Amino acid sequence: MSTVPVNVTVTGAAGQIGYALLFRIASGQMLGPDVRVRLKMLEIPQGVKAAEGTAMELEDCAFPLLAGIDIYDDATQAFDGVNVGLLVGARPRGAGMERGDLLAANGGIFGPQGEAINAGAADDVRILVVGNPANTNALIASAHAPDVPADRFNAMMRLDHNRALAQLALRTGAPVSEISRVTIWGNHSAKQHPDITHALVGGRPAAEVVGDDAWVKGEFVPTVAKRGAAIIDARGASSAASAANAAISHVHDWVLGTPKDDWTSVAMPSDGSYDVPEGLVSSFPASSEGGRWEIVQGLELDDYTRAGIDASVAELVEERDAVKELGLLPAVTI
Ligand SMILES: NC(=O)c1ccc[n+]([C@@H]2O[C@H](COP(=O)([O-])OP(=O)(O)OC[C@H]3O[C@@H](n4cnc5c(N)ncnc54)[C@H](O)[C@@H]3O)[C@@H](O)[C@H]2O)c1
Ligand SMILES: O=C(O)C[C@H](O)C(=O)O
Repeated sequence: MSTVPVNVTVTGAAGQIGYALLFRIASGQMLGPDVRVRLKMLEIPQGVKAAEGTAMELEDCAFPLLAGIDIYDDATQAFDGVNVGLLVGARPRGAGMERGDLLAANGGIFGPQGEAINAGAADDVRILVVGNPANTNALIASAHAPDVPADRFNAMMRLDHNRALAQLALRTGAPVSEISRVTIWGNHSAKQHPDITHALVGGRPAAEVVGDDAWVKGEFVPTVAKRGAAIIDARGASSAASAANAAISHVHDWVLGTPKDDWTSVAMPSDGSYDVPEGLVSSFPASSEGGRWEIVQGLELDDYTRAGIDASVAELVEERDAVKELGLLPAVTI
């Protein structure tokens, strides 16, 4: 078992995702069964009492790996010494809203948190932004943390990735474990581009196993892209347990690696791959080794996929320009 605990900061700790996330982190599901964790929970002042209640429950689990719990309403303290930061705290959308409608409401949270990360984070810090609109919030946070390498800021696409796996499994009857190489491109929004052109089902090309291009374009893509809204409609609240599950898997794979011969989907600052403008936090197929993501290179893009990526990236450009207009990005940012 590790002697020095890993500092894990979770913002929005008293929210519904926070409640589904903290227990899994403390039990070792995120960083492994031998790694001790110290939880640093950040809330707004009105959320602190509920966070204290969650902390009591965490204590009552007597997790062997849980080295301590601190609760803050101050970002500088919460991010001091942070190794892994999960930026969840933000308003969720309601019925009839798009995630981009949250730009003005939530964007202002991520600049000060980026500054706090810049001021106090550990050298190996890794930040996953979950709060929506996640990609542009990650861009804002990173732009306010000039001393932290930009590739340490990710936005979460793993939920979309898992939704795509699940829909493909339901359609083909294959277990999820036999499906690989699915990709979500672009933005975590209804304009994301779920892509199975390189996916395999039981070792065979997924498109061949499905054998129905109309289903892919007319059912699969919109079902995955609009799943968040469908959950809100059905549950009356946005996804929580599946979002927390995706966050656990994202950080697990970032730190401990992805399985050989497969990849996942990660929103990270573009290095220009696949002609996505440099610096935009866009989703790519990615694998991890040695604690670093590498974008999977050399995939051929057919016209449909290229158009899907371009539409999603155009939306990211619009979001970036909107937050610039709102004064939420420093002037030097892309
Ligand atoms: N990227 C994804 O795939 C994905 C999936 C699901 C939800 N989300 C997003 O995650 C966010 C949280 O969702 P939720 O359902 O947990 O919401 P929630 O309303 O249940 O909880 C949000 C919590 O954040 C806290 N908070 C607000 N501002 C804060 C700040 N500045 N610092 C610290 N805490 C703050 C609130 O007090 C609240 O307790 C939403 O923006 C939602 O849209 C993203
Ligand atoms: O859709 C939402 O607003 C919540 C979340 O981003 C999701 O994908 O479930």
